[in-house]
Amino acid sequence: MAGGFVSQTPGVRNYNYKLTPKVFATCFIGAFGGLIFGYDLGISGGVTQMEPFLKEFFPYVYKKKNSAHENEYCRFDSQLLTLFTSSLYVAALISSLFASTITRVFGRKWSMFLGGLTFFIGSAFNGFAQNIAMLLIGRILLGFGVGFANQSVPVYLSEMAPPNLRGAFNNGFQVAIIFGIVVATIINYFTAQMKGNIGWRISLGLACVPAMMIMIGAIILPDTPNSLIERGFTEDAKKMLQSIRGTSEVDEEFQDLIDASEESKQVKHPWKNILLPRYRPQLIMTCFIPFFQQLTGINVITFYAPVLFQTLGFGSKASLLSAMVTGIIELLCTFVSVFTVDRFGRRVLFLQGGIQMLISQIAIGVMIGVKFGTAGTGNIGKTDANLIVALICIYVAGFAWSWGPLGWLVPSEISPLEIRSAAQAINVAVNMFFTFLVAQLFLTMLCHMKFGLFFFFAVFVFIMTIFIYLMLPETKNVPIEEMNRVWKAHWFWGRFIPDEAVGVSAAEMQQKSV
Ligand SMILES: OC[C@H]1O[C@](O)(CO)[C@@H](O)[C@@H]1O
Repeated sequence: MAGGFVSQTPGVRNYNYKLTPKVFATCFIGAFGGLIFGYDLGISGGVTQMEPFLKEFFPYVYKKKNSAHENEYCRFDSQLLTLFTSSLYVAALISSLFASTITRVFGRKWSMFLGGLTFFIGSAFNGFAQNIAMLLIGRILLGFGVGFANQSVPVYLSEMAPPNLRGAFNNGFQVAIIFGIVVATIINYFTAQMKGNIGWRISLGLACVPAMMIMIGAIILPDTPNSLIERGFTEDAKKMLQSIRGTSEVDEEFQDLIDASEESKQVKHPWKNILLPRYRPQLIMTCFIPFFQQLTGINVITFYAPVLFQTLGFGSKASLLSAMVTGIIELLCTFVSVFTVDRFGRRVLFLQGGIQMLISQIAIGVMIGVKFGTAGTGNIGKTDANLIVALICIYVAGFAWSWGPLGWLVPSEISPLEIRSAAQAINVAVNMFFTFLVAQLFLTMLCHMKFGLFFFFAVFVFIMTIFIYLMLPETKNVPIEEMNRVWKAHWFWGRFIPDEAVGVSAAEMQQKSV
């Protein structure tokens, strides 16, 4: 009843394709888009711990950090400092809304290019920052870049990939994000040991490297067949499809793309369309999936792992090192998703990962609660601290093969062409909004909710796991343009999808879903 159709997912097609080097190369370069986002996610937490950086721009925080404090939970609480981290996500949120038009009208690749360019300029502002204004302008430009890349790259990957391997290809985006985070953490580990202002300047300035990679990549990349058809280049689209699929026999897939595009032309306003009842499943999913992804609490670890580890009594070097370890585990475990998502499907990973995160979060909350109590005083022994780090790794692993990559994959694959760019914009905007909120509020929440913070996120993980169980049908192996059939066959969403949207009788669909 819950939509777990594994062997008989409606809409599954078997198009002709070979795995061509071209499709690998394009998706590999495309995934660079994730690097700029990841680099930024990973670099900010470490930089805001560097004393020369704090002294230069946030002297008040610097003083507070080094003064005596009785309550470990509140040691780093500063709105101003978190604003530095989180301002980028507000800019990304705004730009993802504009990016959707550019992605649709000019194609996916130019959106990526623009993302790389603004990110590049932002990294220069930050690396050479002389005052707080330069720092903030830099952050905003970086944010614009992230918004453009996050809007266009997942769509690009999903459209280029052969439908049967779409999950694996799309997960390349999250792999690139985590890779960016890990590289940034390693860079911070070394630059933190440098004297004077040079360390943080290198950390922030090096963001220009992933920016250049995506800019060059975007120039070389071809556009997707779907986007070429959408913009009227039908012949080019067919040639492109033949070349990425490695066969001239692409008629069936091509015809499905053409049909989908024809249908989408009748609807002029993706933003208005997505509000129509027949797109209700996509609207709800593109709002809830990114919301839930952030409410797993993952960014508490991404941004503040070093802070969290210091709170647990680790020295600052040991804290950065532990953050590096969790990052590497996250990277390795994201590959688990790459290799299993198209075989086991999205639901299995979501459900298993959710349960794993839930159990580890509760265990972390209990352990910290027992050790620090509500007063936030006390010391944690070495064995216990190591046990908490191990639990954090188990939690991160669960996220890495579930909500991390699937948070990008599912929203980018469930929407038909006529609403795709708007849906992806909503996905990015909601993701950025809650990334912002968690980044902004975490330290204050830790200060006030104490160890209860872990239970707070655990409640959300519980709710999201039930949500997936009941509301998300399996989408593996279903061509994007055939997705309506999956919704039509779902016990709840079926009622929103008109029969003509799937070209089969309702009775037939009902039969399939039983
Ligand atoms: O650490 C994992 C990272 O992945 C994301 O959830 C994006 O998918 C980020 O918000 C987070 O920082």
